[in-house]
Amino acid sequence: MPKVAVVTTGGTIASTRDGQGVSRPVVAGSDLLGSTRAGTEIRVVDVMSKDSSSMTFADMDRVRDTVTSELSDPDLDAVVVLHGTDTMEETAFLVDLHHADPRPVVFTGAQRTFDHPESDARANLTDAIAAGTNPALRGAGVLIAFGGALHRASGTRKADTTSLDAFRSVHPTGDLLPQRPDPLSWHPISGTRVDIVAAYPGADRVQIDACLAAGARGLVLDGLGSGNANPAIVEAVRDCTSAGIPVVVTTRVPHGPTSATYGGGGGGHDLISAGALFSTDLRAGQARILLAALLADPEHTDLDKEFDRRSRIDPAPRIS
Ligand SMILES: NC(=O)C[C@H](N)C(=O)O
Repeated sequence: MPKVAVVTTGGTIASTRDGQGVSRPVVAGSDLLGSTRAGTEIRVVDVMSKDSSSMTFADMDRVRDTVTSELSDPDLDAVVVLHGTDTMEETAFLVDLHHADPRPVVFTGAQRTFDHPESDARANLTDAIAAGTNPALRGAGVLIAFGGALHRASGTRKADTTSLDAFRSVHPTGDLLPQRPDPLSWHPISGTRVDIVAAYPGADRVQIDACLAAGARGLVLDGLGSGNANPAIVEAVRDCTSAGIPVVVTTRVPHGPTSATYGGGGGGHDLISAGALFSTDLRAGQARILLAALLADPEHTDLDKEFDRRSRIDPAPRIS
């Protein structure tokens, strides 16, 4: 019989609503599992009970540590992580960056609370366990099973606040078994401050300066269009990079890669000239996780090259 560890962290999948319709994560892992146990040996590991919007880097480190410790059981076939959807893409990507085991780790959650009469909780959980125990998915890394779809963690993000099919991958038709980059060596990211600042019409450098004053070790600039800002932001970015604080440029646009093609003082080309890096495919949430993971390694050499390589999501065909 396949054996799966189900790690619970909270989220809507573990929530019920009170009389006012307010959702809170209060359902224990064993209650969540219910009859899903049929045909699979399940070990429930309750780690925390949080709405994922309140998760910190320390919480994400803890989830990663739990997954790794569960995988030390050689009889285990997979780990399923139940997680809120708001920041699932961050935690799943953190685990994926460091995942050095052929056994799949599958994240899932729900859009409707566990006590909702038409909750998606059970179906998503069943799909996640099925994906984890599917031998064809060995080597696929960390996956997100949600709303009947299966996504690679890298390059996937929540794209709909309410739809049951909430997640979208950067390469929707990409294969689940691409050439995965080699795993990073593990260094907890808690304590490595990386902030996200937004570019918008008329934005000045106030946010960037505040982040630096707060001790940011790196910044993610959520740019406009293909990765553009304005001259005031470019000047602030130059000050950051001159001070050894890397700045990664991504975009608020949902689809398409970034490109540093615009000049004019505030464009992507100017940001590159000011020392910024470009996040090709990763949007702000996952770009922040990657930057924090690289900075957390005290020996991080070649950060620019590593960031560039790992922010490109490989749509390559199946390799096995
Ligand atoms: N659907 C959800 O899980 C949303 C919830 N706020 C969470 O991320 O924990």
